[in-house]
Amino acid sequence: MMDKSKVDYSLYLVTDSTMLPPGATLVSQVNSALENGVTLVQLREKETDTKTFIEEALKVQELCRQHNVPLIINDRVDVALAIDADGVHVGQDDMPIAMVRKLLGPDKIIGWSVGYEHEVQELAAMGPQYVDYVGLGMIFPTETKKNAKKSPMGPRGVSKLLDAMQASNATWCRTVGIGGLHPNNISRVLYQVCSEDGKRSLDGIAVVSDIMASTEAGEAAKRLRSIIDARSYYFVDGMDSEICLFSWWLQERIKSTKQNSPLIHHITNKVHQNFGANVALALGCSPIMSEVEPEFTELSNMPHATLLLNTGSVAPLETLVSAVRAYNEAKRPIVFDPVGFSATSVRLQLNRHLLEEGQFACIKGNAGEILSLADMNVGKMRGVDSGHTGSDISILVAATKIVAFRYRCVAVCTGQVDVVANGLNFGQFNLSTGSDSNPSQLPARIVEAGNIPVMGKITASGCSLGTTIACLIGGITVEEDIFGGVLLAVLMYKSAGYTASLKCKGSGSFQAHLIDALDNMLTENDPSTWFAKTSSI
Ligand SMILES: Cc1nc(C(=O)O)sc1CCOP(=O)(O)O
Ligand SMILES: C=C1C=NC(C(F)(F)F)=NC1=N
Ligand SMILES: [Mg+2]
Repeated sequence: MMDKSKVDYSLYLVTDSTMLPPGATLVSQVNSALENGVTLVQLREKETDTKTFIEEALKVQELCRQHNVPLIINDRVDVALAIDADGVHVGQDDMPIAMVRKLLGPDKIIGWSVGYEHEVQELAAMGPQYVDYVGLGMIFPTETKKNAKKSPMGPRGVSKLLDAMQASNATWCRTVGIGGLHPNNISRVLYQVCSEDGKRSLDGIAVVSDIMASTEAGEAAKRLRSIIDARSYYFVDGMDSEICLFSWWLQERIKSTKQNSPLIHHITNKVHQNFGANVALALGCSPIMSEVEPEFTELSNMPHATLLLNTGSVAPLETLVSAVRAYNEAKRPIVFDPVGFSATSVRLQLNRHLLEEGQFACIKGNAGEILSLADMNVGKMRGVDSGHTGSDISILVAATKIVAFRYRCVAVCTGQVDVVANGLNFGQFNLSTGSDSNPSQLPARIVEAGNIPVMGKITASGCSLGTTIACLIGGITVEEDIFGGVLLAVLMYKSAGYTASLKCKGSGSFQAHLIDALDNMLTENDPSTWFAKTSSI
């Protein structure tokens, strides 16, 4: 008798005979998949007559038995009973869960499709005797599910459903993500999806077309298996972030920036472009401003290329998305500056969509933007300058840590005191058990250099911190320390701002002095002379 508590949900194949490639059969695809690491199978045949369905089910059941993998039947409780399958998966419009449990008895597996928080409440209300696992989806757009009523929820949407499961104590219930899952997004989903308390992540992922439509189903399964077993997302740091506070470490990083002269690809607003280019040049880097989509792949594969994506730009969403994909594919870091994050609903949609589309090394914003990203923003944001200087530092620290945690990045909240939080989790993820920490436990530092009022009076001052961050993380090999690179950039930029504010005659000459200061700091490379100080928080 199968032990329900021992089921491995990590790689869940859901079948579909309508997409088989020439020469393949349902049985051949399932067999190849079982031989290459699939741990659970669901027979989901929406258009098959019952007689054929049962014939297929018996064949698939035999294959599953040989590999000691449970077989779940989608929707057809009668067929599941007829062949004594290991369980049933039902959707929201199928037979009610209580009836399914009554028919199947306590030892069979029952799976339920869940896409909304109210469905999680229903699940929790039923208690642990009913639903054993839920399929959370759809995560990304998919052609496989006909007339899908749900819209893609993205990794953030899945994390919110895990939050709802934690909040309602549905901790017995296992979870798999489903919908548009493929090798180019699975490690990102497993890396990003986590409940905010850090206690639970997906138990596995479910795929249909990646295997069923594949001409090499075994290879497809093997590839998915290795991605899941890697337990890491591919480009973030593996170093202890404290090391980056030693002067010699800072000097080494600046030396490598000068040597590597990274390509800093700006997709940014018109106001920032000129100043950003000059800041990049002052930092020994080579700026390029391009919204020409056909060149993104080439640019992202140039040595040390780094993308600065500032959504004050007017480029269409698809252009921004293809830039994010290009740099994620090339395993090169992206600095994301969600300008005016929720100032208008258009910007909010655009920024939220970008956050679902890719992985960012660093997300930088002012207090208003960071508070919005952390869902802590009270009231509407004003324009891009909304500084919320009134928010006391502990609130800003909490918000910055939440953003770092949710998006698994280094989050920077700029202001009189800058906050830098490290949510990278060393690029690691666990199945089922969540993250090694919750937001409040993330390493974070503040950077201050006294008050620099003139900094807020020039435009693109915040944007050009984005450029500085891109320069300093572009210069290091990303296996080193993204958090350290970001912290170094914030230290340099705030110090340069302070120096410039002492020398300038007003906001006009401030910009020139700021660039002078960065230029000199790079040349002298003596962190002991920098004004800005950092402390952990
Ligand atoms: C069967 C199914 N259920 C979904 C849900 O959102 O509940 S999405 C889906 C189809 C997933 O197919 P593919 O892996 O080919 O994208
Ligand atoms: C509609 C579905 C949603 N989720 C799942 C699974 F991933 F297996 F849980 N299977 C389905 N058939
Ligand atoms: Mg900004």
